[in-house]
Amino acid sequence: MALIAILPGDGIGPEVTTEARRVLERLGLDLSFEEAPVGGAAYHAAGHPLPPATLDLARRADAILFGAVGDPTCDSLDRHLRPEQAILGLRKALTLFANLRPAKMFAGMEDASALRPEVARAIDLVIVRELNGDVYFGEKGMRTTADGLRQGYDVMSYDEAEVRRIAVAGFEAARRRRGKLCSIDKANVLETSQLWRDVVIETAADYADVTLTHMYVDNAAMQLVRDPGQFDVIVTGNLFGDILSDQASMCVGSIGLLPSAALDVAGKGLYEPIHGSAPDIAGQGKANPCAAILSAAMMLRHSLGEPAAADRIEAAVAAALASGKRTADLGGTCSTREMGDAVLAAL
Ligand SMILES: NC(=O)c1ccc[n+]([C@@H]2O[C@H](COP(=O)([O-])OP(=O)(O)OC[C@H]3O[C@@H](n4cnc5c(N)ncnc54)[C@H](O)[C@@H]3O)[C@@H](O)[C@H]2O)c1
Ligand SMILES: CC(C)[C@H](C(=O)O)[C@@H](O)C(=O)O
Ligand SMILES: [Mg+2]
Repeated sequence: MALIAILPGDGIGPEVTTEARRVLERLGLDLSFEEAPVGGAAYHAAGHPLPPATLDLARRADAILFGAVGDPTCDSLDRHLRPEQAILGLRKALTLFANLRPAKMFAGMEDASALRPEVARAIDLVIVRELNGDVYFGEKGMRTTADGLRQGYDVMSYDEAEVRRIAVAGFEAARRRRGKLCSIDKANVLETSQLWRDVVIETAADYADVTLTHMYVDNAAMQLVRDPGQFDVIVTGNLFGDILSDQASMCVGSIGLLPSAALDVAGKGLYEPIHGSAPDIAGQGKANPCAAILSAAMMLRHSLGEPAAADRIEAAVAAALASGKRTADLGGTCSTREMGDAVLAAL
């Protein structure tokens, strides 16, 4: 029996993971679930956003279903106690370096996109975001300059091994899809990005069947809106991938639609919607649970060896949306529970 760690977290995290769990339970697979607090919820309960018992559960589990962390009441805590440190800590502690963030247009949803329907219709891409390095994990702090000014700093760096393993993840993903990989960097300005580009080009020698291109991140932000259909697989660093994936979500209609997988070399994974705890709508039953439900599907595919069950969930989400069921972010009137019910009904 596979053990699934459920880490609901804060804000809408518990609301959307509840729906994802209901879908998983309905499949009749041999799964067991164990839940633990994380983020602000864990800070308030246990004094730390990632308590040892939660980390231990994450290590023991075969896969992790994560909601979201973030709590405005914690924003002035020391950084190491803030809710966001829980997700960063899990990614680092479990070496979940490869973050797959697929964005695909669901049939009939073009009207929800921020783009023109004929532009939006072509979107079928996956962002492979590096998750263990970059400016996120470099030396950081506050200091005072010689002139007495307060100065904040965060060091950006990648070593070649870190770039190579995410490049491999990108090439492998492209090989399984349409064979196109676009590496996104800022090599015209950043040394970190120059190394990134050099190592991606070196790695390409093992992937003659994949067409590799490079793009600067500012152009990529523009191209993602101008002609997103040009992208198959994007591979990029931690910060650029964070930003571009939120942007890609609105191209397909809502941030409430984008799931993700964070994987280690062995395929162990943490699965979560790309969105956050959405304090502005938390507790109102308004959140779109589709991203969390689709994250559960990714979990079945990537960590649990159940691709048919994953297909079934994805088809059910597509069918529920096609039938007109939509939460408020997509212009509809469904509650989180009603959207979950619609997916269950379509399974
Ligand atoms: N992986 C994570 O846990 C994660 C990811 C992103 C942000 N955060 C945290 O979440 C908190 C809020 O951050 P934010 O407001 O910048 O980003 P957010 O993603 O929480 O919300 C951005 C906007 O999108 C809306 N939204 C998000 N998810 C939605 C859903 N499922 N259905 C409908 N609408 C949805 C929100 O209502 C909000 O208007 C912060 O503390 C941030 O650090 C956590
Ligand atoms: C909450 C935050 C640390 C996180 C990130 O920046 O990676 C979030 O934005 C995400 O996209 O998962
Ligand atoms: Mg983000």
